[in-house]
Amino acid sequence: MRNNSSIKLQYIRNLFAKEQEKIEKYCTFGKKQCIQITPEEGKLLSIFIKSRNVKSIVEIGTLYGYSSICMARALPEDGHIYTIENNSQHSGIAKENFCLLNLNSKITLMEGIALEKLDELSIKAPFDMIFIDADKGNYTKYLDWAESYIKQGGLIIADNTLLFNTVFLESVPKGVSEQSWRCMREFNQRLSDEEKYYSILIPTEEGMTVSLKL
Ligand SMILES: C[S@@+](CC[C@H](N)C(=O)[O-])C[C@H]1O[C@@H](n2cnc3c(N)ncnc32)[C@H](O)[C@@H]1O
Repeated sequence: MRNNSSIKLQYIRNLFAKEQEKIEKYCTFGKKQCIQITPEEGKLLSIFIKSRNVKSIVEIGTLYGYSSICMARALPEDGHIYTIENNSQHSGIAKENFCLLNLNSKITLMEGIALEKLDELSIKAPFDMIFIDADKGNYTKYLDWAESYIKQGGLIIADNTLLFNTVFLESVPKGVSEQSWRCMREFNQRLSDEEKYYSILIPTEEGMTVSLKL
């Protein structure tokens, strides 16, 4: 089964996500980095950006810069990403990657705690898109911010919204933070409000919720 699924992924990558697979090599530094998005997800974000004419993006959770790089490449020349990271080791590597790929003019890396940096970014709002990929227990707070500062018709996209395949269970399983579990359920519930959003939770391995703000 596992073999089959890796052959399936390789088939998809070879046909549709070659560029994103190449970029991935810059962002691993020889170590397997399992917490960043996959090349297919990088391509999916690129398609959303191109099809909605997205020009301004806020990203929460940079890590080594992989998703930022995928998104920056999909943006037009005058597009820009503000990406937030609070781990200085991660942001150091991301900075090198942005330099290596000549993306400094398109990406601003903001080092610090997401909620504080979002506050600073409010002055530049509204933004076309937010990509949330950081601490799960704060997703609803990030959504509060997005509700005010993402423009109408803009995109709110979040990774890991299946919370290790637990979010749909009736109660929080052992080993999962109750606060994160409750937060993720509330996050998805809020985005399912059809008066305010047009949304889907894509059943990727980790789950990716995609919402158009109405
Ligand atoms: C899943 S990784 C991001 C992966 C990245 N988006 C990608 O796909 O290439 C999550 C990152 O968020 C950072 N992070 C977690 N909580 C944060 C917070 N409150 N403020 C800023 N960064 C945070 C972590 O240090 C980690 O590097």
